[in-house]
Amino acid sequence: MISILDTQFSLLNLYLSEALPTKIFILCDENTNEYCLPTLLLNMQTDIPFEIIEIEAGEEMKTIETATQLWEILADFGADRKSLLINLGGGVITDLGGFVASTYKRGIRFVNMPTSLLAMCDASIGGKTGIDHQFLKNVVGTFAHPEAVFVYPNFLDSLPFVELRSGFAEMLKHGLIASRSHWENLSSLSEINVAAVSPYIKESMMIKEKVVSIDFKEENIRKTLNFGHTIGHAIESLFLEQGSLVPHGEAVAAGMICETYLSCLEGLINRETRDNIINTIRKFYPVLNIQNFTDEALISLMANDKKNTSGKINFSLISAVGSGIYDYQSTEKNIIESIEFYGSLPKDSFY
Ligand SMILES: NC(=O)c1ccc[n+]([C@@H]2O[C@H](COP(=O)([O-])OP(=O)(O)OC[C@H]3O[C@@H](n4cnc5c(N)ncnc54)[C@H](O)[C@@H]3O)[C@@H](O)[C@H]2O)c1
Ligand SMILES: O=C(O)C(=O)C[C@@H](O)[C@H](O)[C@H](O)COP(=O)(O)O
Ligand SMILES: [Zn+2]
Repeated sequence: MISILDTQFSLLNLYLSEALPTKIFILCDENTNEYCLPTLLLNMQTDIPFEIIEIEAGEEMKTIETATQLWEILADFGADRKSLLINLGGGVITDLGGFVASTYKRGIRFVNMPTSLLAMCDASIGGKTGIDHQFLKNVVGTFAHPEAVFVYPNFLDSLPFVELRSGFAEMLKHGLIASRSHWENLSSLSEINVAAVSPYIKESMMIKEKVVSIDFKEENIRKTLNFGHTIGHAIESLFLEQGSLVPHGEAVAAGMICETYLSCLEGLINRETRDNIINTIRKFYPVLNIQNFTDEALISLMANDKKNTSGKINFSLISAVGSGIYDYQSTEKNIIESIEFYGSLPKDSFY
């Protein structure tokens, strides 16, 4: 698997000329169809026949129902084992498209062309594919590498600010678990915009790729990439359930505040480090209103986290800025205190 900045689409074209799929299917959502597909079609040079598949945008589409429709479309349009799926979109498209490709006819090839910051830095890389079920995030899925990830950074020009900010949270996470200098570079930005974040995309891609290359199936160090997600996914699930969606990265930002606080409660980091991290995250992110969510509801969702073993919640926490740890079991008292700390912060969110 390669993931590479492809500013001229030359690497995609080279790939297509060598892979020689029988047919190409381009999966996009309504926004990437409007803003990204025209650029791809203008630059893609191939005689191989292709079909475009468009779905509605949003996390609600990452379901078995959509996957079923996509399997049916692939079959109706004659996709065979040598066909190629190009996932053109954010993390919803790369997760869903990767899942559909990796299961259709026991697996066809797919490549990711991420169009959101989050997908460029995180979701398109590493081969975790999946769908949500009963509001549980990514509870059904596969580990399946795309053949390649082609990153065309100019796609970010049309990305709404809230989505850019969502992707930035995963970049902050990469700094917190693996690179103090990456964290410091990102924390020192005065605002999130395309020009400001672009120089740091490559570093985030490399951190993610390096971790995944050591532990593809998440048996050990890959769990560090899940920092902020045990509580973050529970929060995201409850927003999803009540029908007021919060972008994945915003939920992860909230989860990272809770799990930073928890790291301190567990004596893994000192208060100065805790406050530095939390203040930095709060500089960029509004505090989500989680008042309606009970501790019981959140903990019950965490009980389904994929990192858990033998009925115990295994957290991925930090032991310093730039150092992630995993398989950490906390007490229910400390988990609740961390969530309540977050709940007590002044609310400035519109969610
Ligand atoms: N597999 C992984 O390793 C991994 C990692 C992180 C997140 N994820 C998953 O990724 C998903 C979140 O990804 P996301 O934040 O990209 O969400 P998304 O795919 O829903 O994209 C966010 C929004 O931006 C729009 N969009 C995307 N690119 C655009 C562009 N260039 N111009 C205009 N609009 C554009 C989309 O249509 C959508 O409305 C979640 O489901 C999360 O669980 C997976
Ligand atoms: O690639 C990984 O591993 C990650 O944990 C990256 C996360 O940012 C991402 O949200 C991932 O989809 C979460 O995986 P899950 O196994 O907790 O569903
Ligand atoms: Zn994530």
